[in-house]
Amino acid sequence: MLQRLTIERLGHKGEGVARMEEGLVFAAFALPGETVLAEVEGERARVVDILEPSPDRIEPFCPHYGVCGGCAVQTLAAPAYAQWKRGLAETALRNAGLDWPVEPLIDAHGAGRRRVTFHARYERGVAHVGFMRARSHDLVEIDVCPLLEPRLVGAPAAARALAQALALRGKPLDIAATAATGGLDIDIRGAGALEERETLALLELAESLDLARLANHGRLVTLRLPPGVMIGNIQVFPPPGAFLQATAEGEAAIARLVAKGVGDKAKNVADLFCGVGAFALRLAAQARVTAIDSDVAAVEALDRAARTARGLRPISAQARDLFRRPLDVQELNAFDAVVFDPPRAGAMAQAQALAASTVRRIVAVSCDPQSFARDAAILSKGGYAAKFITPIDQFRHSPHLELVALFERAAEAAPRRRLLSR
Ligand SMILES: C[S@@+](CC[C@H](N)C(=O)[O-])C[C@H]1O[C@@H](n2cnc3c(N)ncnc32)[C@H](O)[C@@H]1O
Repeated sequence: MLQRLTIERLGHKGEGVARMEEGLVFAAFALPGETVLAEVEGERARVVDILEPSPDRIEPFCPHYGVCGGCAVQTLAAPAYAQWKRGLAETALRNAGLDWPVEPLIDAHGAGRRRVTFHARYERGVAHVGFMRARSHDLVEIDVCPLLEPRLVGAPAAARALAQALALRGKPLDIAATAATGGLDIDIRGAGALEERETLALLELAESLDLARLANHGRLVTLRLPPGVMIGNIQVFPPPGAFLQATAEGEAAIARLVAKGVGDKAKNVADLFCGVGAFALRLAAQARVTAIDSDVAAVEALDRAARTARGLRPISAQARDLFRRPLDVQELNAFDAVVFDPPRAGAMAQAQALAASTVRRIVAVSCDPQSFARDAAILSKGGYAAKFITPIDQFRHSPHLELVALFERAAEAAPRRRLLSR
């Protein structure tokens, strides 16, 4: 059904939201203030024509924009875009009953994304590699993605060649590529156990593509050059597929805010959900750090880096499942400051223990405003208040947003919390 829609705002997935008698409809790639002609089906609207464009509309820079599901918002001018992204955090907090102010957005795109996951699908034995279309299982074939940092320019072609080598299986694959100091570091997911001839084909390709490392679901296929990643001035060698912040600039910006939150007086700090040590290795310049993550190989990589780096205070790197076994209040109270950076789901059990603790400074890092707001509400109920909440944009043009926040017990915090009713 063709409808004329007036777009009221951008939703939390970056789609234009319009109101019809039947309820809200979501129009991908439409901007606030625009009048569009759209084909409406249920709550989805496909824009057919833009009748009145927004004054904030700009030209997209990517040939795949509008088809590829990777970028939801590429045609909105920078100030309005920054306002929308910051608003994602404000809305999530408000929905959780918290009216805390949110700092201006920090742009941390830097040189671009340093890791990317391609999807591979097969059609009559030919591998197609790219990203998924928005809200669809269809693949959009990709040769270039302008959001990737220059070291990943060869990654789509490399992923395609590797997928083609596994074409006989015809199974959909995910191919994760990271820009490492030794070259491309690639982990193939979804292939299952490899046959000998497939391993041989992959080994040949690793040579011809000059890969640093190739792994199959975390298992080494070949290591040609050490795939290092710099954390500050310390080189770490993460295991295949380990978590890394999306951009080097994003990691540095988050780490700067973490250091600000921890403060320069803390001498004993916990870094929970530490990964390979993006914060622990920096914080250890001033404090003893207990770093915990459930990824055993990541913890081992952090431990190795900590042992070889010079001038650091001791880092105790420990493997522990913090969902099943969060640090209890007694364990938490041993620290001057606690940093926690959970996966998207948040860290409800750990936040509950923190809320009951006497830790002076709690620094929350999050990649999901909703779970952040839920964990923040738990801390708030325990008597903590936010001293700052800063949004960081390392997934430019997508609805993904990072947040760093400092919490202190309300009596110690600056009186910045306003009541919703005011
Ligand atoms: C968002 S990443 C943060 C990593 C690190 N702070 C960084 O900035 O690179 C979340 C981390 O949580 C870890 N993780 C996931 N589930 C976990 C669990 N149940 N217990 C402990 N760590 C977990 C992952 O291995 C990952 O390293």
